[in-house]
Amino acid sequence: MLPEGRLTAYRADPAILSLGEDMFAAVTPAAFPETVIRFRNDRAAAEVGLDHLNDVEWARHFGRFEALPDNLRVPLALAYHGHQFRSYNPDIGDGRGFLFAQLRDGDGRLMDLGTKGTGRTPFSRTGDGRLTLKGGVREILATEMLEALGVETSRTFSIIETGEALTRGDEPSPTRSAAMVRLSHSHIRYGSFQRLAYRKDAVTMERLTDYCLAHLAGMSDVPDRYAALMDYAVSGAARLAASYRAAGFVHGVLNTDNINITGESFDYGPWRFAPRWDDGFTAAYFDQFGLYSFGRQAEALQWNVHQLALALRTVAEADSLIPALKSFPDRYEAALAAALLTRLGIQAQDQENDTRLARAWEAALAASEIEPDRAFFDWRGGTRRRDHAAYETPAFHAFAALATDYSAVPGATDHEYWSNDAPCSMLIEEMEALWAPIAEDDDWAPLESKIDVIRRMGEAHEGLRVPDDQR
Ligand SMILES: Nc1ncnc2c1ncn2[C@@H]1O[C@H](COP(=O)(O)OP(=O)(O)OP(=O)(O)O)[C@@H](O)[C@H]1O
Repeated sequence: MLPEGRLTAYRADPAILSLGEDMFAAVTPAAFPETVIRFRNDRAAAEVGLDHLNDVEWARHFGRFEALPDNLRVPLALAYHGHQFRSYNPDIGDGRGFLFAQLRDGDGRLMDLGTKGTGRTPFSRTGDGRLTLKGGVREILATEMLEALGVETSRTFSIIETGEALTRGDEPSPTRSAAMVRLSHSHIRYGSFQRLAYRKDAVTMERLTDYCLAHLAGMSDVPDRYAALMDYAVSGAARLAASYRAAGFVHGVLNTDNINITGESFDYGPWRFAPRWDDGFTAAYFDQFGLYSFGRQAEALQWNVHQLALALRTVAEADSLIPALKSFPDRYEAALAAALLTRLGIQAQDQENDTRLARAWEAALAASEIEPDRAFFDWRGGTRRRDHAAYETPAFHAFAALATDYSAVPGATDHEYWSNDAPCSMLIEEMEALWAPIAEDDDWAPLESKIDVIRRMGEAHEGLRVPDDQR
């Protein structure tokens, strides 16, 4: 029998074409000197019926971009604008990537295969259209970790080394190049709507709204399409902010062009996992004011949904949009309590008590110097399972006292992972230690074994996703 969600054959569905040519530009992929497969995600490929491709076919499609059967005949660079660190930028769009193909997954969801590092496009400005190999490896590690921790994320589908020498300010240069393909539940960004508002294009805005409702939100015949879209976007954004926090993850660049209308996380540039539960912790060296710090990610997402609402005002009355906007804080709080309790393997009860317990947990973490993955690992099931001096604090005792009214999720610690000495984590030093053997000796074995460990952690956390009723 096939594993759940797996497809025997792939189902092409280039639905994007219904949006009309004003939303994208046809582009020619770069012709690379070489295409060496460094990572193929057969688990993700199985979900969309593409795991049968042999390596030659894989490189042809995901390194040379020969079209998949019945799919987009030419790659399309998507057009969008965005607020970057709160300044509006009308000069962006896919500058080093494109939409390569669209297809349905085993659950019938519309999925995109989009690229990064595949050549210049009309939106490249002064950029070279390329991605560094290290940037590609960082995308693998972020997506694998987040998937394992229950965050809805794009999947890194393929990394192919392309044999070019790149110059970058933030990496020792020359540095190696890669073409990445990611599998995601759409590439419709808040900035896609902002661009249409900027151009006062009500007709395409209406069409894009209907596309999102039909293909992404699974809604048809709604009484007020803009209210429905706003509600869908706000629930996704609140869930995203909550799941980042519960994972201890700092995305680093929560600009409106990096927020998917589905709330699925994507675009892993300067991300980091927080080494402490420290709200001031910042990932990007260029985020001098901490706009996207660990403690301000929910605020950033809320600011972004406001920008989406402002864009939708081109076609919608404010009254249609306000109720959803106002619901963000409550939805965030509920999603955060649910995500924290799930990661702790504690059975949720009612929202008021769950929120109190979640706050006690955060207060204990924040008052300590403990590494968050370690603390979640040790307190799985709600009771402390390992000795650690950091847990001898009033705040952890207060949490433990509240947790006695709760029970562990059945099977919370059954997986062999929970008997390990240490949790699987991905702090910056660990990421660098995985990159070093690749850079120095072209040794990919440590990365490959780490991916196995991360996937085993994912099995151990099965069921981590915030339930649908929190959406
Ligand atoms: N080397 C480059 N060449 C051309 N354009 C680039 C390059 N690097 C970034 N850009 C463009 O600058 C903008 C902001 O970049 P950002 O890093 O947020 O996106 P990205 O990582 O390239 O792509 P995505 O958001 O799809 O993950 C995008 O429009 C992107 O296409």
